[in-house]
Amino acid sequence: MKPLGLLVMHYGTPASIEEVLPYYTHIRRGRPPTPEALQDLIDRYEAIGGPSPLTEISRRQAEAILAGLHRRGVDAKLYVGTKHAPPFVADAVNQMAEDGIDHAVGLVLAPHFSTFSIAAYRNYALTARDKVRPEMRIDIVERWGTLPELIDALADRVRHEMDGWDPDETLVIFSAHSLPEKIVAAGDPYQEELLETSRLVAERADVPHWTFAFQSASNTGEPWLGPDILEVIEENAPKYKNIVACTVGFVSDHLEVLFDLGIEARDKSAELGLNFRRAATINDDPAVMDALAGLVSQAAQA
Ligand SMILES: CC1=C(CCC(=O)O)c2cc3nc(cc4[nH]c(cc5[nH]c(cc1n2)c(C)c5CCC(=O)O)c(CCC(=O)O)c4C)C(CCC(=O)O)=C3C
Ligand SMILES: [Fe+2]
Repeated sequence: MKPLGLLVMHYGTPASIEEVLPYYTHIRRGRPPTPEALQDLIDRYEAIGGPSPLTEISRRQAEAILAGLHRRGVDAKLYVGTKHAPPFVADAVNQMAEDGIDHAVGLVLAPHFSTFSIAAYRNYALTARDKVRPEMRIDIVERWGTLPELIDALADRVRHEMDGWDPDETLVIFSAHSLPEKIVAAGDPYQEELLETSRLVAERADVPHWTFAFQSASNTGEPWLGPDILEVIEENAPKYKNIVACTVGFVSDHLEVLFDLGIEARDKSAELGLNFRRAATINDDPAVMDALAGLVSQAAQA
């Protein structure tokens, strides 16, 4: 029997500053960015100390999920592929085909379903499969935003940051990557799933004042989902002394977490005289990684 293919997928990040141009061009579906937009992105990577740790953290997460499968007695082999930087999802699928894998489970390192996120990863994986090994079965875990271990881990992190702060003077802002507003009219569940995760974490952590905001919207000329976290901080500044930012949409320390929250949201809060803390990211939290292994193993048996 061939091992189960464990196909772990994530957004991908440039391996070096030189790789930012091909990466950004890939994100823009082959259209190179303007020199100003490119420089702006390079500046953001430099502000977080160079290339993002996303690749390394995703690798650690994937290894931990693989170990969780082994603990469950599942014979599995790990393949990692990304959306926008080599090795791509298609490269990982091609490798599985070359290795003669008959059955794989795909897991995206992002908890909420959207046509722009999970569905896009699924399309990359299945399109590649159809080309190279149509008989290979690939089951995709489509969402995991209400996984109890995820809710507990986020609630612990929020509670930790609230330590010493009066809950009545503190606003917890949950956040996730914005997407073009048109997805809502198309019936995309993304926004509702994000709110559900936020509500569960707030309940679990017993947070009296919380809200949800989007972050990291691109400037593409069309409207993106809001409100933006910086606006939310500004609007709430007169009512609170403290802000805790907790991303529910991102699960590793990468550019959008380290820059958009760790620098931009922090600086905006300071400017308005607010104390600011960022809840730690999930990264390779052992309980969450083990629960993900459980989901993969269930998906394999379904
Ligand atoms: C839904 C979603 C997630 C979460 C789900 C998932 O994780 O899949 C996510 C994650 C991430 N997005 C990331 C980086 C970027 N995303 C961009 C641009 C865009 N993201 C989009 C969507 C998402 N993105 C979209 C619709 C665009 C516009 C494309 C267009 O133009 O049509 C741009 C371009 C410049 C800019 O707009 O800032 C960058 C640099 C990084 C890696 C950071 C690092 O390197 O550490 C991560 C984890
Ligand atoms: Fe993005």
